[in-house]
Amino acid sequence: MSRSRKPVAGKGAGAHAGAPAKRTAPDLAQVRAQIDEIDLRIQELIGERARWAQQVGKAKGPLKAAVDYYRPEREAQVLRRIIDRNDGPLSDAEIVRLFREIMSACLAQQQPLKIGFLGPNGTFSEQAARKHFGHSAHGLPLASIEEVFTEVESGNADFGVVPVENSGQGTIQVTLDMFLTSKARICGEVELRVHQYLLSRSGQLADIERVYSHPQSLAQCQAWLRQHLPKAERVPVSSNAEAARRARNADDAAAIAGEAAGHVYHLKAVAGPIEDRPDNTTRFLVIGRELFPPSGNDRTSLLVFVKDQPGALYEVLRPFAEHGVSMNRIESRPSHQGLWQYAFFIDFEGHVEDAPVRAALAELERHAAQVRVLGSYPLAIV
Ligand SMILES: O=C(O)C(=O)C[C@]1(C(=O)O)C=C[C@@H](O)C=C1
Repeated sequence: MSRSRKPVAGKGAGAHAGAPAKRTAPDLAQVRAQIDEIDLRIQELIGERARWAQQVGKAKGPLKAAVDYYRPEREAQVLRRIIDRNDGPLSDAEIVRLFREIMSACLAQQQPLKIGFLGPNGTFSEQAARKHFGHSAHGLPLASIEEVFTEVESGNADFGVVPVENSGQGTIQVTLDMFLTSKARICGEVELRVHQYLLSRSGQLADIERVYSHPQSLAQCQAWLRQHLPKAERVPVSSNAEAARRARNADDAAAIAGEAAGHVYHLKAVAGPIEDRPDNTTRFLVIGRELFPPSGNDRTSLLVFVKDQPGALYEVLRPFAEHGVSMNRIESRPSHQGLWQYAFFIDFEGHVEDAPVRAALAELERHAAQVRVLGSYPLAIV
């Protein structure tokens, strides 16, 4: 499509050489006629794309379910190209959101993906799931992070979305610990800017004696709470949406949750955003049952059980340094395999199929008690 068809503001009728051009408002009917024509072309192209996506399905052979057609590495490549091409006026995040929805709809032609997340509806986990899989996927709100893992492992959910770390509060340990025993694999990551709101039935700060929220959200807003509600009791609950559900049933209580939870549970915003750090971001993992090929810009997560001997951690780190593999994160957790024994969760750049990563892993395996590749997956896209 030609890029020369951008709208230009009309010149005033009386404009003449030497005088500043007088701008008039564009004619509304004419602009709408242009938009109608463009919508027609977009619709034709979306239909054509959906028909080609059906052909992709046929090219992949007789597969059983949507989960077999889903290709996170291909989606990441498509979205990266879209960002490279984007010259506005829509932001990268907006244009990516639109194209994700198109891919979500194209994929759902086979059968929609079923995505488990920490429910009830209205949680940040649901927002992260929608951001990654779009609205044509079926959401499966579950009671706990543990249940997201078990539903994915059993096949009741095709994929799950679980929080793993917050920019201000650090690791969500229950998620890491699940990998010690679960067979789930990591096949993607999602970053979500998290904006917290104080929500209540009346919308009045003076009424609030109790504040419900997930412990992570209470921690993200502690300075605000100290300043504005120093006397209110803080009650940790299993999710922000559960907090909103409780606040709906009380006159003297509020919830800290996302705006979406306020809409779902018909609460008014007393204040917000109230997170202490304006760049508050949570990283989520997409979990599934298999590993996917490289997308060209990937991260790998490992779980390493070390031998209980001097220099064990050094031997874990050395292969990465020697093979030029850039490590992003290392975190130790009790291994649950013996008293004072630890497992290391390690994230680094690259895919297990990349040569330097393969070499580093081969060496690591010689020194560690056990190495488990949790997944190699595309880096989060906007
Ligand atoms: O390219 C594919 O493999 C497709 O199935 C098509 C498509 C798309 O709409 O672009 C849809 C689903 C996959 O997850 C990746 C991409």
